[in-house]
Order: sequence, then C-alpha cells, then structure tokens
Amino acid sequence: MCTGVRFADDNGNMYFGRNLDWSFSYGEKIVVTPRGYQAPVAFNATVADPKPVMGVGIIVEGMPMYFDCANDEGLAVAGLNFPGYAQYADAPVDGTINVAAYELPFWIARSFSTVDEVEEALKNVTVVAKQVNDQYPVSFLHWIVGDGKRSIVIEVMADGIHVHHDGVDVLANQPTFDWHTENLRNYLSMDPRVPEPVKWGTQELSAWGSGSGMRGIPGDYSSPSRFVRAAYTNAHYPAQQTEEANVSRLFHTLDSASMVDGCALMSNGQYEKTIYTSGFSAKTDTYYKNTYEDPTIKSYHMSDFDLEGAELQTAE
Ligand SMILES: C[C@H](CCC(=O)NCCS(=O)(=O)O)[C@H]1CC[C@H]2[C@@H]3[C@H](O)C[C@@H]4C[C@H](O)CC[C@]4(C)[C@H]3C[C@H](O)[C@]12C
Repeated sequence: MCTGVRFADDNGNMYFGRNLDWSFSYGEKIVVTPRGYQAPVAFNATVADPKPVMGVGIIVEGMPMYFDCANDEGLAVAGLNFPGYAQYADAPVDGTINVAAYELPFWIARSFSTVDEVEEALKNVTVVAKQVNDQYPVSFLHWIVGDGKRSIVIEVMADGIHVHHDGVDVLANQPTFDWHTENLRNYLSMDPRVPEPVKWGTQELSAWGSGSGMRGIPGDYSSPSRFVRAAYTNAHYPAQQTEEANVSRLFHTLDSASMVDGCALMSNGQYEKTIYTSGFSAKTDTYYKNTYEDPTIKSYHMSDFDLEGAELQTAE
C-alpha cells in the first residue's frame, strides 16, 4: 500500500510526500533530470520548454522512471497502485498527446508549473499501456498532483480519464477517489477534543483522556483505513512556520499511515512495509527521503545538482 499527502504553509509553500509500501525495493534513488537532458519519448509527448525534475525513481534505458517527483516551480506528482480500476489505452490515439503510463509523472513535472495547467492539459491526453521494456510490466497506478494551492487525483479507467479535486490532499490505493471521499462521511464525528461526560441511564460516563474523540479512526493498513487516517491527520495538524517543522509535519503525517514489517502479507508471500518515505519542499526546492532500514531523513537540495546540463544525476 502507499499513501500520499500534500499541504501548504501560510505563505503558500507546498510540502508533498508519499510512503512507498511494497515488499521489496527496485533499487530506486534520487534522480535529477536537468533541463538539457534528452529523455527518450514513447510517443509524441515531447516537451518544448522542459523544467528540471527531481524525485525518486530508477533509470531504464535512459528513461528516468519516477515513482514520485517535483520541479523547480513547485509542482509535484506521485504514483500509487490502483489495481483492478486503472485501465489505459492499448494504443496511442491520433490527435491527442500520448503518454506511456510510466512517463506520466515525468511528463507532468517536466511540462507544467501548476495543477490548473495539468488539469487543462489532461483534456487531450491518452495514457497508453506501453511497457518500457520486457523486464518491467505496465504498472496500474493513479496519481496525486500538487502545487502551492491544491491537489488533484488522476484516475485512468475504462470510461476515460477522471480528474478529481482533492479536498483533503491525500491519496491511498484502491478503490476510487470518489469512494474514499464518500467513506470519509463515516468519520465526520471524529474530533481532537476530549468528549464531554455523558449520562446513560444513571451511569455517568467520561472519556479516558486525550485521543478519545478519535476513537473510530481505523488503525489497520488497508487502503481505505490509511486514507481516513492520513486525511484526519493532515486536516488537523496545526500550521507550522519553519522548514524543519513542516518537514517534521510531513514525515509524521505519513508515518501515521506507514506499514510495519510482519503485519500485512502480500500475495507473493512477503510482508509489505514502508520501503521509503519521501517528500518535497517547494519552499527550499529540497527532496527529503528516509528508508525502512534507516529512518534518518536525508535532504537533497536541487541547487546542489546541475539543473541546466544534459546528464542525468543520481544520489543515494
Ligand atoms: C509498487 C509501487 C506502488 C506501491 C503501492 O502503491 N503499493 C500498494 C500495494 S497494493 O497494490 O495496494 O496492495 C509502484 C509506484 C511506482 C511504480 C514504478 C513506476 O511506475 C516506474 C516503473 C514503471 C514500469 O511499468 C514498472 C516498473 C516501475 C519501476 C514501477 C514499479 C512499481 O509498480 C512502482 C514502484
């Protein structure tokens, strides 16, 4: 399972991050694609004025395959599994911008500055089920895209591309975003305050203490439960002022939905856990990342890389 979140500070600086929950690592690293890099294009989704992109991913045959990424203008994207619902086109469609599913995060961060621009462009996009090569099958994902103002969720299904405004700035896995939003209505009485004492018959009842108003927030790792938990935390976390406090907010919010080894088996017989957590600060153009094995949060400043050149760069 995976969870993504976005929020902004009082000055409109976005913080955006995700947990990558899986049973193994793909050897992903921090990958920086400078403006001048000529990325191979699957179909016709060339970018006239490319932006430098930084994120977490792998490089396959010269293609930066981002799991999540951001650009220097403060737009970020993350892909999360959406099996059983995602359905891409079998072949490119004339008259549209054809983007292979594996290209989508990169194409978005390479091309656009705002969520509004992305939403507009998606009206003429076909997402195509093309493999990058025989080694990697097509991944069936949905995506959260955020900027300083808001986020959207992109779901490509049998009946076309659905773009949802994401009012809680959270995404998990299946089922659809619509369903997750509707499900939140089950939890609208959840509240950070301690409930007032009540009387049932002659029995006085009072709360055990703080946290009692949250009783009912699901604690398991299923996708609907992680969505609810991350949405509650994201909605109630007090606004922070500094970079350090906002990065702490991001990682603690994601931690509230993270997966611990041994609790949830996958169909391959291995346990699923939070392989890494990553996040982007649009205030300082910095990527942050830690892993299950090493919870120390490492930081990668865009300005420490060559953003204008023609060579891909990686960092551990
Ligand atoms: C496994 C990752 C999603 C994690 C997740 O959502 N887990 C939920 C588990 S569950 O189903 O809901 O149970 C996804 C996110 C991004 C994906 C990768 C990126 O899309 C980039 C390439 C795309 C290629 O088609 C496949 C390899 C790959 C390198 C993908 C492997 C894998 O599918 C990744 C790493």
